[in-house]
Amino acid sequence: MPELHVSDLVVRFPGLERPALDIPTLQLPAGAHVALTGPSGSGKTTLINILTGLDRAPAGRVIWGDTDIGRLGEGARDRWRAGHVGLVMQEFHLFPGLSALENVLLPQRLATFRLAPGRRAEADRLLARVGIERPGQKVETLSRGQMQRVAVARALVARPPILVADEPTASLDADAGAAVAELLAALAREVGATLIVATHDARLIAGMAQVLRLEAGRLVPAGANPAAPAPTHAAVDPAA
Ligand SMILES: Nc1ncnc2c1ncn2[C@@H]1O[C@H](COP(=O)(O)OP(=O)(O)OP(=O)(O)O)[C@@H](O)[C@H]1O
Repeated sequence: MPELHVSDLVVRFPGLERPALDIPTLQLPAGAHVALTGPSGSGKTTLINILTGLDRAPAGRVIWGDTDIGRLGEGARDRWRAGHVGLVMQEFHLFPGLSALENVLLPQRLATFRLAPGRRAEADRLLARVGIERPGQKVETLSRGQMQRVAVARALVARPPILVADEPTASLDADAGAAVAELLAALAREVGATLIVATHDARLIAGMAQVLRLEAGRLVPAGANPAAPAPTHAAVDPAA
């Protein structure tokens, strides 16, 4: 399981006077459970995109384990992400016309053209674990809460060491959101994955051992989360 070391990360966008992100240092141990919070426009999605290698850091270093993902070319970064990161986004990005099971397996099929041994059984197991009782059901007929639970199963089927979610409960009602929040934390714990969740959802924040708060692109101390159910070994050094 990789730990994260970020240093001297600065991201600027044209037309913005101040950097969208300015993070001198950030370290997370492997297996940390972290909520990333902050007002709208504070840089949460920008940071998520860089930590997952969806975007390249223009300045500074982002090192997961032994891999400095900023040094990888786009293709290598895509391959690193496919092997290391499970992503859950606000919109579920499921393919209509395909079943829940087919959706969970689709990224694997697209990446490798055939399924690794055991993937199908793992997909079945995960769908049962997230409470999808009919894996053959077409996704467009599922409730929104069920759709997001399928997306959680899809993010985990390759057993990634890093699980990242961007506002995963924002388009769900309170009960469905609570179910998804609980599943993310429980499943990340079960596989020992590092979990980073960008969210405004107080219930989701309460389930995380650590809270990182961004304000205008800078990390401000938020520290350990007294509302978290079980402490983990997460440690955060925003050095703000
Ligand atoms: N591609 C871009 N070009 C120009 N400015 C951008 C770009 N992407 C983000 N920004 C700006 O960078 C800042 C941070 O945006 P970001 O989306 O990371 O915030 P956020 O904290 O995720 O917000 P929200 O909670 O509303 O989703 C904002 O001022 C945004 O307008």
